[in-house]
Amino acid sequence: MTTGPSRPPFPFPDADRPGASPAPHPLLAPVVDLLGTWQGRGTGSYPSLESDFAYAQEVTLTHDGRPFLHYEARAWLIDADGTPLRPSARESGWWRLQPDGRIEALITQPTGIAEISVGRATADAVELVTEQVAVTPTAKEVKATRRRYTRTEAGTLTFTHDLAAVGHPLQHHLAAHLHRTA
Ligand code: HEM
Repeated sequence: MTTGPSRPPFPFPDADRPGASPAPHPLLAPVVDLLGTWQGRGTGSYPSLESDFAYAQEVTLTHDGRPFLHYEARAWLIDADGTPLRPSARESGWWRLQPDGRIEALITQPTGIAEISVGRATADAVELVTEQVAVTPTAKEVKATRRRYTRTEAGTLTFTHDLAAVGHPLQHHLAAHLHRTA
């Protein structure tokens, strides 16, 4: 393997907590308490699935000083003891904060699904509902999603995800309790 000239590191790293540098853009004020990495467990179901499932999840929200968040989430299925079984859903994207508190989100998944969602941040919750869903030619049919992130107490985040897919109307798919790890 040949080694090229050393390159400088990316000069504007993301901040993952309110007090870190760079300072959050003022438009991030409604979501600044969500900055960082959250981990926890949840359960999921859907009418098309034979059985419910248990999963673990990690959600990371960071910023680079501009009025948007970088969003990344990874999940893995677990057994009743919490032992990891296999990787499951992962997704990443951007939450664009608007001056009136609205959020525009772009979220994509390796299963061929791209969501454009809109919503709002209130004192203790963020809700995002799809405005458009685009899918690749071989992806499952997804018509809509609704995500809600609620801060229930300091350091705790409740996540719920509703799904309209494979012929079923919008309904519960996931619920999890997450705790701040960073
Ligand atoms: C924490 C995140 C998530 C977890 C742990 C999860 C887990 C699962 C599992 C275990 C299944 C059954 C199939 C399989 O074993 O892979 C499934 C099916 C499915 N999920 Fe999720 N999911 C997550 C997020 C999402 C999201 C964000 C979407 C859409 C935007 C989605 C859409 C679907 C669809 C369309 C199916 C197929 C249903 C069917 O064909 O019957 N899921 N999910």
